[in-house]
Amino acid sequence: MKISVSIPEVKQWVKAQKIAGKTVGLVPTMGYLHEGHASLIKRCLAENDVVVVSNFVNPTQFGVGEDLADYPRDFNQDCTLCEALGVDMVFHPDSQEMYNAPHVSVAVDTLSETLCGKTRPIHFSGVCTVVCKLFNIVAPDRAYFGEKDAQQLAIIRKMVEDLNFDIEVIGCPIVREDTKIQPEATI
Ligand SMILES: Nc1ncnc2c1ncn2[C@@H]1O[C@H](COP(=O)(O)OP(=O)(O)OP(=O)(O)O)[C@@H](O)[C@H]1O
Ligand SMILES: CC(C)(CO)[C@@H](O)C(=O)[O-]
Ligand code: BAL
Repeated sequence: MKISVSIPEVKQWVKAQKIAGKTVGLVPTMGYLHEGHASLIKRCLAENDVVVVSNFVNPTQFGVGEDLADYPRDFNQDCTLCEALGVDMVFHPDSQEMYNAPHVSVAVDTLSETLCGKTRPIHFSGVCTVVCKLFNIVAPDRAYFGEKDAQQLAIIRKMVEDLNFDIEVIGCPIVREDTKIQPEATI
């Protein structure tokens, strides 16, 4: 499994895969991986020749007072899981690699003003900005997102349509723990 922190390196690696005729799947994550993420990765592995998992705690989707600094991280553990699943590349950029301040952002219209967007006014613009960048960096054939984050999934589908990305967005069902304790649902 390849691990890269570099945008040009990922672009070059993906280009080589495509020249070799391989399809590319992307699973965007913020790390600290669990069974829910594993289900997205397994589906991505089943439907694509090579799989990139991005692991980046994206600062632009956290508002003031939200838990950016405290967001849980365990990159070594995440890599162990990805390797065991058969992931081909983990993309793990730092903030400097992803953002130059000030930077251009993706603006989201009405879909972001309801539900979670009411209390998190910058959140979906930050999500779309980073997902847009990941789509341009990895240029996957398919990208996988959880239905758990239903509003996020709907907004990403709309972005793909409105900004004419040639990427298939796949929504994946929620994985719940055996304990019957339901993971927090975000709509
Ligand atoms: N239990 C789950 N079942 C299926 N997909 C999931 C589950 N949990 C997260 N995902 C999906 O995995 C992707 C990455 O999610 P993320 O890294 O934000 O993890 P998270 O557990 O949702 O974290 P947070 O607690 O910040 O919401 C998203 O597309 C999300 O919808
Ligand atoms: C899609 C995403 C990886 C963008 O940072 C994040 O919002 C998430 O994990 O759901
Ligand atoms: N999966 C949701 C990420 C967030 O709430 O920032």
